[in-house]
Amino acid sequence: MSKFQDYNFSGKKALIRVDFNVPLDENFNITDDNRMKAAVPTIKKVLSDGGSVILMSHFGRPKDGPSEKYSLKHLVKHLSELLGTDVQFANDCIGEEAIQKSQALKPGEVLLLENLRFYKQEEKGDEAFAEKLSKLGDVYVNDAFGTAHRAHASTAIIAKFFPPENKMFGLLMNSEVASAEKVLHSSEKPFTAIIGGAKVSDKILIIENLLDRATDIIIGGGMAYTFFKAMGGQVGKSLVEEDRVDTASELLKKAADKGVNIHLPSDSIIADKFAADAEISSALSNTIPDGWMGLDIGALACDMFTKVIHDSKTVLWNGPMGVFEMEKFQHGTRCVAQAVADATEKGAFTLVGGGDSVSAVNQFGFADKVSYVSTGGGAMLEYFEGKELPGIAAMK
Ligand SMILES: Nc1ncnc2c1ncn2[C@@H]1O[C@H](COP(=O)(O)OP(=O)(O)O)[C@@H](O)[C@H]1O
Ligand SMILES: O=C(OP(=O)(O)O)[C@H](O)COP(=O)(O)O
Repeated sequence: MSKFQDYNFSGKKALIRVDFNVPLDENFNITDDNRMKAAVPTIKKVLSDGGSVILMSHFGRPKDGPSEKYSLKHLVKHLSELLGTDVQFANDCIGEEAIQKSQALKPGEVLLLENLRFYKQEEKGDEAFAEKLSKLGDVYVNDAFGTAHRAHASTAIIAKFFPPENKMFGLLMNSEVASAEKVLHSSEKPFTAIIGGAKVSDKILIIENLLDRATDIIIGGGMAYTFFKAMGGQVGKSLVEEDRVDTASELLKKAADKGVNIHLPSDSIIADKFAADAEISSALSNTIPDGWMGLDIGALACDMFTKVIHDSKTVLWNGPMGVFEMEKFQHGTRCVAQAVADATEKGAFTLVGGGDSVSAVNQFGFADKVSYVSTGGGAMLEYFEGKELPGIAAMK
């Protein structure tokens, strides 16, 4: 495998796998372009070397072949603006048009191929499909960190059709992996992992893996109530995964055995229903009255979590502290975002990775106040679970 920074792309056609799976509104306007922006440095390096760029990506989860809704053509205009150059578009990712347009590309030109998932062969990891894609470029660059946990044709299979010197990771993939590695394997202590979100079942593996690395683990969000239940608390009608109560007990015991401090939210903002207009109050998280549910961490928890985060040298944050989509239950997630930003200012390395916590830091304006915001949701989660991602393994 070559090193992207050292490779001279002059006269080469770089086939770059990006993750342009960005959200669109009903008028096909992009509502969050972070993943597109994150791919720009890689594309620009190829162009400035005097190479040309062929971009391939999936977009959404189309079920039945081509459709307007899932067409990547909606991204062309914005991509041209981000790159400051025209972007050509091929209405297919393989076949005559894709071949002709990629062959006709001149140095400095960019071509975006249509959605890879219009072919079911993409998700099946079909070899013949991967081989057809590989013919479009001289060099394969994988910069799609957000899709690195998928063993698909364009992420994991295609690499075998390029010799080692003509395949490499792009700049985004490299910085995602470097940030995750820094947290997992060379974190300065104290290392605090903040884990939130809805379900314990989604986060068991990440907590298990972090028990060997973190000094402190903060558990917030809906998943906290399964832990309170495991400790004999009364949690009203808060979200509880009954079949994970024993797992939560085991995790608490393992943490104690390993000397990892687990911090649960001592108090909660409680609501009479799961709704933006719910009646709200506050309560200790282990004595929530019947008929009420915890939808955010409370003020005491916010203070306590802030102290732990302020004392940390490394922070990993995955998952919101409450139902931050509703204004009444945003405070806890904002509070943690502020504390992570403060820690960053004091010199800690802070990484926000995974789905909704990334949306939250973007929404609350903290994205440039933390050390690194990952473009990967599921991919980052699996990385922190300790799994080898197929898109990364395939290059080795
Ligand atoms: N106390 C809670 N009760 C119910 N749902 C919650 C609670 N706290 C957070 N959530 C929800 O968890 C969801 C995010 O969970 P999850 O998908 O596990 O996180 P992530 O995508 O960051 O990994 C959000 O939609 C949020 O509203
Ligand atoms: O948006 C993505 O995943 P994410 O929502 O877990 O970050 C990636 O583009 C992967 O998409 P997929 O989950 O449809 O394979």
